[in-house]
Amino acid sequence: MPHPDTALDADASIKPATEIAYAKVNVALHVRARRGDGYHALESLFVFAEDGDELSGIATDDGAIDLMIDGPFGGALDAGADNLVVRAARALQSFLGEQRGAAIRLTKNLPVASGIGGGSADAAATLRLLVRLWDVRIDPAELAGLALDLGSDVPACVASVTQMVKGRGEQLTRHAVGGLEGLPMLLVNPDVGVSTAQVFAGWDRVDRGTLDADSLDALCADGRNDLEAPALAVAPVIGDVLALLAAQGDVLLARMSGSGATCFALFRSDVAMAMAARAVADAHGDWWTMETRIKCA
Ligand SMILES: C[C@@](CO)(OP(=O)(O)O)[C@H](O)COP(=O)(O)OP(=O)(O)OC[C@H]1O[C@@H](n2ccc(N)nc2=O)[C@H](O)[C@@H]1O
Ligand SMILES: Nc1ncnc2c1ncn2[C@@H]1O[C@H](COP(=O)(O)OP(=O)(O)O)[C@@H](O)[C@H]1O
Repeated sequence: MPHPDTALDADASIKPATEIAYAKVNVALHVRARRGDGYHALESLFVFAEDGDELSGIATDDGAIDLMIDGPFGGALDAGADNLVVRAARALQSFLGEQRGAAIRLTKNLPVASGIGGGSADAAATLRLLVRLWDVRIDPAELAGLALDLGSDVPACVASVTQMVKGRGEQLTRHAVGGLEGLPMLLVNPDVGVSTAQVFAGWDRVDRGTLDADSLDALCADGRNDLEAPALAVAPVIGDVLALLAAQGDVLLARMSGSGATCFALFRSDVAMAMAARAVADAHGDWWTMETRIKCA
């Protein structure tokens, strides 16, 4: 089965389509209740990094979904039927009754199971990629339903813009916060993967109140990540990451994203971010870092 590269070798006129699977960051994540279906009702401000995993692909005629994976975290993933790229492609194919397939390359730049939605972003980017490659139209509400079946974070990742997210992850509202978009953002993962289900299960079921996302000040001063405590119980090293980030110069906010273990810090300037990244690398050469910026719409 052809991969994008081999197909390109065969016919230089075939140019793969590309999509970035932007890393998701929960600037604040308030857990409000445990629902009867086992999921939790959330209030969260989602932002996206300008960077992430990379997808490229071509349409094929045989109906097969052929995935190959490379990149720094590619070795941690299987390219079989359980991969969220393959699951998203199959779900779209079956929804549309599409006869064509695709050969897709995933360059995995984001750590796996790390609270920045790498798998969710890959699934959403696959949907965007295939809608373009197959040149099909799909009603946005139907696309959102299909995305939610793939994971709670996937609907938000389809648009990959700053959003207020409620419910399990399906209630989305575009939400501008003055001064937030464009800010330098450093992501740090202490080389541990944590299970989202395990972290949610450790939540103490105390509702600590609603999220005020009207301003950057409110998000920094009153926003929380209610999953920090249960994630710390699973991976205490998260506390070291947060302490190191909070101690850096010109830092506006240091917090954990999602269910962890990746933490983020927002900085007043690129220089401050670069100095913080250097300090993290000097202290912990084995920790993963990404210097990026909050994506504008
Ligand atoms: C915590 C968040 C915050 O953005 O991000 P990540 O840490 O995954 O990045 C998300 O809510 C994660 O969404 P996602 O990773 O898509 O989770 P899913 O696959 O739908 O669910 C995995 C498991 O997490 C728990 N879960 C997920 C979402 C939710 N609102 N309540 C839950 O209790 C459930 O135990 C579920 O079985
Ligand atoms: N393409 C993919 N990228 C990342 N994880 C994937 C992918 N496909 C399946 N998974 C599985 O999905 C789970 C959640 O991964 P991920 O989305 O990276 O977590 P998180 O949302 O916490 O960052 C992991 O256990 C991983 O094995």
